[in-house]
Amino acid sequence: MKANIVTLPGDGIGPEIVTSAVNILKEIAKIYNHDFSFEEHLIGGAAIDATGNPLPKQTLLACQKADAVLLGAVGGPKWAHLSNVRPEQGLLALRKALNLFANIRPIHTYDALLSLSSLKEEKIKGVDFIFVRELTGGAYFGKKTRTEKTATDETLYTVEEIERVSRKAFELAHTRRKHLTSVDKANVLETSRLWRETISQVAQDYPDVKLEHQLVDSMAMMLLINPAHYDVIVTENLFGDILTDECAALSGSLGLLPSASLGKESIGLYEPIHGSAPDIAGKNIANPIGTILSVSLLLQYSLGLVNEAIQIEKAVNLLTQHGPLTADLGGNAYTTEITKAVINNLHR
Ligand SMILES: NC(=O)C1=CN([C@@H]2O[C@H](COP(=O)(O)OP(=O)(O)OC[C@H]3O[C@@H](n4cnc5c(N)ncnc54)[C@H](O)[C@@H]3O)[C@@H](O)[C@H]2O)C=CC1
Ligand SMILES: CC(C)CC(=O)C(=O)O
Ligand SMILES: [Mg+2]
Repeated sequence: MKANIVTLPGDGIGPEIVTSAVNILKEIAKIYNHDFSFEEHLIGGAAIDATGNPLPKQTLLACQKADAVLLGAVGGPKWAHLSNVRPEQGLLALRKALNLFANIRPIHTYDALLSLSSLKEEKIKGVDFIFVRELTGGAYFGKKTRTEKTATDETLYTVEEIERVSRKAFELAHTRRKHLTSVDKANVLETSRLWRETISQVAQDYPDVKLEHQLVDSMAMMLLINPAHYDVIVTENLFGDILTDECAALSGSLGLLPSASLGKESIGLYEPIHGSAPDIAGKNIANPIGTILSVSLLLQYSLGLVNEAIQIEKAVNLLTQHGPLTADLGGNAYTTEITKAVINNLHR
């Protein structure tokens, strides 16, 4: 298969982990005889430094023409003082421009890494659920105001925005254990009341899926005390951002978790769920697994290459069993050593 993949390394550890994941894609292309081409573009702080704009026009045009986009991360202390233009705006603008309203974040535990979690092994063994986080609405995109003494971030959701992401979640649940948990704060927030009403309506089209509602505050606790209960979880942008980072406590490290941002078209944006990790950037010690697994999602969702996607998952699973591991997982391996080990495992 021929595919044009745009890479956006971004800032901090972004370039290191994207290089790793691209090497995995190149190996997959060799093994399965695919013709993948790669085109690198600027985003985030690196783009501000070069052009003054966190999402240059050239970057957006290239993404719009690509079969899929692979991103590292954006942001860092170097740009923290800027108030008018921030690296994170580049990523938000890209998600909005490509209309990627559903952010799929699979969470599962690895048997070989259970002891890394501070939670009891019997509670987290076999945990396997998927977050569907709404990605182009809510507080991140609402009107903002600022005076010296006040600040506001408007949270706005429309029925259409809630419906389309709910349908993605129901469809996913339909292919899995047919259990969907919708997370909101309907006891307080008007947007959450609309969310609950709308998803309950949509549920009528998916009678085989059991829908349950959970308030976000108690959900934050439930995810840690009974994670095995969940199958597919759908929630709004801000809640989903926070709750999925919490799930790193189940898997063992934030560095393990991938994501796929999807819309109605086949173009998808693939990125690890973590940020640019400025504290470890440039040291060749970042865990590239979240990005490597994002490439597995890219192969599955944007290119329909399911066997290749599974091959990467198996290679990662072998890595968790036999090592080497990066420091976040208790090892001392370099990022580049992980890349080599995953490439070796692709042939096993
Ligand atoms: N999608 C994106 O581009 C995102 C960007 N950010 C940006 O990243 C910057 C740093 O934010 P933080 O709150 O520190 O979050 P972060 O996710 O970058 O880092 C949190 C902690 O996890 C560790 N970590 C993260 N990824 C890792 C990996 N692959 N391997 C090993 N350790 C890893 C870091 O070293 C740090 O100790 C900020 O500028 C923030 O705005 C934050 C989240 C998402
Ligand atoms: C724009 C990003 C910095 C928001 C975020 O943390 C995320 O999408 O995970
Ligand atoms: Mg986040």
